[in-house]
Amino acid sequence: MKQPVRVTVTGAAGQIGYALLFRIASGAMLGDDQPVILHLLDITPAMDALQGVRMELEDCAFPLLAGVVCTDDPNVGFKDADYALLVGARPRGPGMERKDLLEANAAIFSVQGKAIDQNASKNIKVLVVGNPANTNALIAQRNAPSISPRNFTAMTRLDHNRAMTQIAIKTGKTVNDVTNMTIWGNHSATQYPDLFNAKVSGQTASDLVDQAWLEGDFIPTVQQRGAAIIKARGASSAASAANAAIGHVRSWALGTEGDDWVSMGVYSDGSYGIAEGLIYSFPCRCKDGEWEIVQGVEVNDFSRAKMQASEQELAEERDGVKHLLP
Ligand SMILES: NC(=O)c1ccc[n+]([C@@H]2O[C@H](COP(=O)([O-])OP(=O)(O)OC[C@H]3O[C@@H](n4cnc5c(N)ncnc54)[C@H](O)[C@@H]3O)[C@@H](O)[C@H]2O)c1
Repeated sequence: MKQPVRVTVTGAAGQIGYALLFRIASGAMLGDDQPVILHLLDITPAMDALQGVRMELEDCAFPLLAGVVCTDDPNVGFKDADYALLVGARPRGPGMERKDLLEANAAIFSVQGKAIDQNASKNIKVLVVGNPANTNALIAQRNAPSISPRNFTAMTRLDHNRAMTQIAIKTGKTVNDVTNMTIWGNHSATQYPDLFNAKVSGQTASDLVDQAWLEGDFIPTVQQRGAAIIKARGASSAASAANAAIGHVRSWALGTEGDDWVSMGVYSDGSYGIAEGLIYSFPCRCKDGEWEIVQGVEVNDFSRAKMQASEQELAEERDGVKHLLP
């Protein structure tokens, strides 16, 4: 048996946390030979609820669960952490402007970035799920100067999975037939799901559908899926978000399949003309615990315009919290 690794989950008492922790403890994220010690971080008023989650984790008697730490102190939460899933975030309240939301979250993610910098393993792999995920990841990263910026990522895997299923349904296939899907940009309504490079049973997906469906149906459905779920369920997506977080970290830690790739919000190195330093979703392949941006993916004029619109939004988000960035 391997040595246990420490996995910090913030917002652990929330609804995504409840759908996530049991799967991490079962081995779904890091493999069925990797014991984990879970560090559950939430705010002080959530500590009672968190104890309930701990009791349920204990009651599962997971063979891979080597310990559970519950805390409201980020320094304890990130102590020696090898992985961190930053799920807890401030939701948009009534009358709250986008700018207020960005600032409220900037406060949370700068504290957590500093705590990661001071306490976590220098090789920690961080996934930000809490929204606005890309900019929250940027803030955490900038507050952790002793850790490589490559170790901070944001989640667009849920959008990626949504796009795979939509094209599979449209073409009468299953997700097993879909490869090379890419979500470009921000995890927001400006994200761009790319069918010009995606493949269905080896055929280019955009050749199998008409442009009207691609533009008028597919792209808005993927972009607006989160809102559609809130409307239908009266609560935001939780199980599918947790599933995507498991998939993101699993791909990163254990590798992507063959020639296929996944979508990850990662530190831009200027690939595809995207401003360096933004946390932008690109097609990524992973091997030996490292991701790389897939190069040479074809970008036509239609794609370019959509990729730039999302880049522009991310630059505006970054500029909106500039005064809080070190
Ligand atoms: N990237 C994506 O694809 C995606 C998908 C779905 C949801 N989300 C986002 O994930 C986040 C969590 O969603 P949820 O449904 O679990 O929300 P939730 O409200 O059920 O839970 C959030 C939890 O975070 C905690 N929290 C708040 N501030 C904290 C802090 N400073 N430190 C630690 N914990 C803190 C809260 O106490 C709560 O327990 C939201 O921001 C949501 O928008 C992202």
